[in-house]
Amino acid sequence: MYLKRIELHGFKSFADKVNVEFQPGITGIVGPNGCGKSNISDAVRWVLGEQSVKSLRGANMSDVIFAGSEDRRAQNLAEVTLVFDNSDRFMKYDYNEVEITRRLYRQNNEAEYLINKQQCRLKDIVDLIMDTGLGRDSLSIISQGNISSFADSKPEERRGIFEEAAGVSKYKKRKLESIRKLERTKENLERIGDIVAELEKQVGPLKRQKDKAEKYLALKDKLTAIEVNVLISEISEAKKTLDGLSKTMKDLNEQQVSLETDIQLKENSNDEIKKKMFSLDQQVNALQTKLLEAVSNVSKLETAKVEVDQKRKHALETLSKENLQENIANMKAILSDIVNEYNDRVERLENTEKELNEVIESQGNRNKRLAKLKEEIEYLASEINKNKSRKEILIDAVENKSNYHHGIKTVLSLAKSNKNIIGVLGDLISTKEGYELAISSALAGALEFIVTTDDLTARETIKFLRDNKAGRATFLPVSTMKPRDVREEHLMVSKTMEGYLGLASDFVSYDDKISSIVLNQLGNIIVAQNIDAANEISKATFSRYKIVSLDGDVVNVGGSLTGGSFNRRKSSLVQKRELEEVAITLENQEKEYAIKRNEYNVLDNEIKEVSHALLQKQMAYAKLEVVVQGKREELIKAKSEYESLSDQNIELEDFASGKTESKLINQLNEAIKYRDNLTEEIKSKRELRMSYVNQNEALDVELRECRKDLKDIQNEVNSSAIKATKLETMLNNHLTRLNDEYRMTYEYAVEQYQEEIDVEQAKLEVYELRTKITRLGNVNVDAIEEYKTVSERFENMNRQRIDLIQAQDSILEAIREMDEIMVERFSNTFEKINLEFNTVFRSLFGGGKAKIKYTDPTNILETGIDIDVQPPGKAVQNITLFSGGEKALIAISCLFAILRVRPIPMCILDEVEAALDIANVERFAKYLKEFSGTTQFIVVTHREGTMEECDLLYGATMQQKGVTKLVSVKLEEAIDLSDPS
Ligand SMILES: Nc1ncnc2c1ncn2[C@@H]1O[C@H](COP(=O)(O)OP(=O)(O)OP(=O)(O)O)[C@@H](O)[C@H]1O
Repeated sequence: MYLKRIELHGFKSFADKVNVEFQPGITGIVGPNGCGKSNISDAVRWVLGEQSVKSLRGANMSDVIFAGSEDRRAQNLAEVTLVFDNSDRFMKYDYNEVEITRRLYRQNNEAEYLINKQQCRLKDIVDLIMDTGLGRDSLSIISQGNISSFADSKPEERRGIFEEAAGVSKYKKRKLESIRKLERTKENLERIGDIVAELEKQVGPLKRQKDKAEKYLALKDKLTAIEVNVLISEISEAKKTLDGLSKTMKDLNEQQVSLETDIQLKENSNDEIKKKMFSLDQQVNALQTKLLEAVSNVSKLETAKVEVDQKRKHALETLSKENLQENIANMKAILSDIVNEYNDRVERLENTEKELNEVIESQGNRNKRLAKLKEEIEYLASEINKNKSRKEILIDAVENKSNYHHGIKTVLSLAKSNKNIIGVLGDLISTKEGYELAISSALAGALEFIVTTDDLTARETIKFLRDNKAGRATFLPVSTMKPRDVREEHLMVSKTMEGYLGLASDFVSYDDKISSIVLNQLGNIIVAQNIDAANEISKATFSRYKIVSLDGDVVNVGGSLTGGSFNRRKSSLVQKRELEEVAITLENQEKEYAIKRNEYNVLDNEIKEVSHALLQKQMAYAKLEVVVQGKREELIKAKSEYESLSDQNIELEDFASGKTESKLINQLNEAIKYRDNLTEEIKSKRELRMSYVNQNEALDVELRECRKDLKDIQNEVNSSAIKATKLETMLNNHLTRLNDEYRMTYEYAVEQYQEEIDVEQAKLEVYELRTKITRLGNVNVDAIEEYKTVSERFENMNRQRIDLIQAQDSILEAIREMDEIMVERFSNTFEKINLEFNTVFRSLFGGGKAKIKYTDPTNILETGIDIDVQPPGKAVQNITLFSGGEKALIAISCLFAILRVRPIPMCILDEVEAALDIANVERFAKYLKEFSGTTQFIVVTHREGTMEECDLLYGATMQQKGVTKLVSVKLEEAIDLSDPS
């Protein structure tokens, strides 16, 4: 077996894909420092499974991926493939060629492993090379660092190479696995041991509980069989009795219902009779009252007849018809006079009352009007007061200029003696009504600017103000200010727009001499109806003019908007207008006040006069009322006298004709007949009532008998019901017991358990069984199942424990066997290497002695390896005491000795001979040549002596900066490459 080819791509400095062919013998790789030679041995180590980033000279595994150079971008994938010739089947793999590949992706740091292009695990690669001598601790890749660390390392650390040479690594690995397995087994054993002990503790008590439960269940079964039979027999007996009772009760109920119906009917008839009797009693009472009246009427009529007889006699003897007629005529005349008088007074009283009401109503109206006038006068007085104060304030502001700034006031006082100071602009113009806010906004601060005839006056006044610290003011000299206007085309456009009212200067009047000032301040300002119209006009005129609305809102030049509530009191124009308005209002109010006051006084006098007249009318009415009352009484008296005289006349006529007497006799006869009829009726009703009394008594006797029968039946029903309830309770209890205690229905119990039994005997047995069950005490029926589960688990665990003990014994046995093999192999190999070491040493050093020895011969499995050598002419010394070059040569001797004992198919030596002098390099190279028959050497070197012995030479270069390239070179080229100087 030998390494046939390495394919590198993206690995360290091998940015481009590089295939390096090898052949048996020695292949040298040469080149200047840093050109990527050692990256080849790193690549081989990497593919063979190296996991230590440090061994690969990096900080992270991704450091093996080409990181980029000046002209090349970094790679994302590193891939290296080793192709082995395996035609001798040295590797346990049935192919002539074995390709082992490793890849690493930068993006996710994911690795891939392949054998002959098939994906596999890292472990598969490690297993494949384990027995080939290419493993981790083998001598397949040796660097200069390895050589010096071999020489300088502790004896225990040196052991690894010897173990690899002795082939005990795999046993060591297996032993480690066995020890781990043993530990796991011990842990399991301990765990299972605990469980078994615990289960063992439970099994004993559970068995006792189980036995008791089984005994209990046997007794319970027996008890069930007997007691269920007792219950069945009692239930069926109770059912039979209940059926009989139910039939009896049904019959009794029918009788009861019929009796109750009978009683009900009789009671109804009784009530009916009583009602009739009551009604008869009432009728008789009423008839008796009528009878009493009839009797008394008869008696009255009889008395009247006697009286009439006497009166007739007397009248016929005493009264004369002529006298009576005369008296009646006189009385009629008097009565007529009185009626006339009375009617006259009543009419007068009514007229007076009407007049009185009219006066009262008109007086009421006057009072209402007076109260209203009073209210209006008071209101007007308060309004006049308010307006007077407001007028005073406005006069103070407008005429005394109290709101003006200090500076303006000063200038105005100067104006008195300087005719060139014309005045404040606001005072010099008067605004059309309704435009005050618009003009105030248009002028804004300019309202208080001082108008002068010329700029000299303005400048002198400013100087005066400054010198006297008398405030500030702005001046508008007539001589210098120029009128401003709105351009013709803009004016035409504006006029066509809705809401356009005119130019601000159109709405003020002023003296001609200040026209230049007014046109300067207002000539180019447009007035619009409202802010919306102002905004539209501003847009149409490209925002070149200030536009004010009647409310004082402003669209400024440029289109910005100013607006909101306006402080009316601050504007002198508004105040001026307000002063005018207040003065007019005040004048009107004072006029109205005077008119109303006058009206009030007139009305007040009128009311006083009418009140007097009213009082007199009321007195007259009261007097008339008394007169009418007297006349009314007089009239009533005369009327009654007249009627009495008329009655006497009629009576006299009736007596004379006998009409009165015969009328009375008729009445008396009618009354007697009526009285007798009543007496008859009362008698017949009394007889009827008597017959009802008899019927009622007979019914009462029958009812008493019926009720007695009903009570007897009810008693019988009750006692049967009590019996049935008791039986039902017993039946229910038994059924419940069957259900609760034995989990069965009555029907099921009959089907499964019923037998002929002696109930009394059975009850005795039940008692005995219950006593036995009670004696058992607490019984855990679940214990039977629990015991089964726990004992099965116990058996199971115990079996597992025994199996584990056996497994532990066999692992221990295997470890012991492995130890024996390792000791044997290690000591055999050690002895062989020891012999070879001496031989190789002598030939490389030209004489002397060398040996390796155990540091602990009693523990071959762990002993360290020490090296003692005696170069020619020197004393025996430990390897650590020699010079660098000597140490390297001793280590190389040992290395060759190992190779002689255990040849390996391939070995990469990375500058191992760097520290040797030329003579020693030559000896080293010769020795290498000797071995190259059995081992393929790939040698990274700078040394000419080594190069000379190589069969094939590769030169590593970096023609492109940072990217390694390999080319086959001749010896001379190789020497040049290694030492370009
Ligand atoms: N991941 C990487 N990407 C690119 N270049 C890398 C990467 N890792 C290492 N190198 C380059 O590899 C070079 C080192 O290579 P190497 O150690 O094999 O050189 P050498 O020829 O053995 O030198 P010497 O003779 O001094 O031992 C350095 O130039 C380093 O920059």
